[in-house]
Amino acid sequence: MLKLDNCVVQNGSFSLQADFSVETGASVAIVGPSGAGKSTLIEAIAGFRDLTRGQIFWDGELISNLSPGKRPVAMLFQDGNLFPHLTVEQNIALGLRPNGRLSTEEQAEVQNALDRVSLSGLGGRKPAELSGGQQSRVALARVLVQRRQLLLLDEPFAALGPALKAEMLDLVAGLLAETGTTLLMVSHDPQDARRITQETILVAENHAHPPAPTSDLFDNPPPSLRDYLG
Ligand SMILES: Nc1ncnc2c1ncn2[C@@H]1O[C@H](COP(=O)(O)OP(=O)(O)OP(=O)(O)O)[C@@H](O)[C@H]1O
Repeated sequence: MLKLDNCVVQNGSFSLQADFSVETGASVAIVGPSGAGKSTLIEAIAGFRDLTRGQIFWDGELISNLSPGKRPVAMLFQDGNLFPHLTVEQNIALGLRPNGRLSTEEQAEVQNALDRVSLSGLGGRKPAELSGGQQSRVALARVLVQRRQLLLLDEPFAALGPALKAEMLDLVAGLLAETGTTLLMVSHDPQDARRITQETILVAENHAHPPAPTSDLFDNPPPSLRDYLG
């Protein structure tokens, strides 16, 4: 279970309060108006922002005092952050070892991740030789080899067309179900939230609210969400 205990995160003069828990294995969307603090929230969980109050726990263990690399967290950014001069395999290998050579076992793990995102045979290409959707798959494969228990997505597929985005979301949902990974996903699109999450955290008015059932929230949105949805 992920627990944010009485947390305050500061981002310049902006501050966000968060006091909620997420069950292990749950898939949870994070929605709210632009500038409400969705990215700030997941950056705090990932360890890229310090808390000015409170603590974060994973399965009862304090993680908010750990550096990002030591937390049980993998994060997938909007642009995928692929290195253009490295091959697909080398980009994925970075998820296992930031530098240095891979063991035979680790090489097999990279191939396995390529298989799981349906990119077998394309490991020798550079990112520029792939379509946008294929590049997203590489970024996802790099996250997969890290085998972290909590996956944070910050609008990772926003640049893809609707069909491709839906396909990527389904791929993520399938992989999560296989591995029991917990998901927190920032999205501006209610359809994304409805597609792969059961619960949603509303971030509005300087608060990250506890997860509520996704369909209830969008069927009967509170005023702050109604204004945002239009
Ligand atoms: N460097 C900074 N200095 C001061 N304020 C900042 C800084 N960076 C961000 N903010 C403020 O922090 C608040 C939260 O930003 P954040 O990016 O977390 O929002 P968001 O909900 O993810 O927005 P969006 O949906 O537009 O991506 C915003 O109101 C923003 O103006």
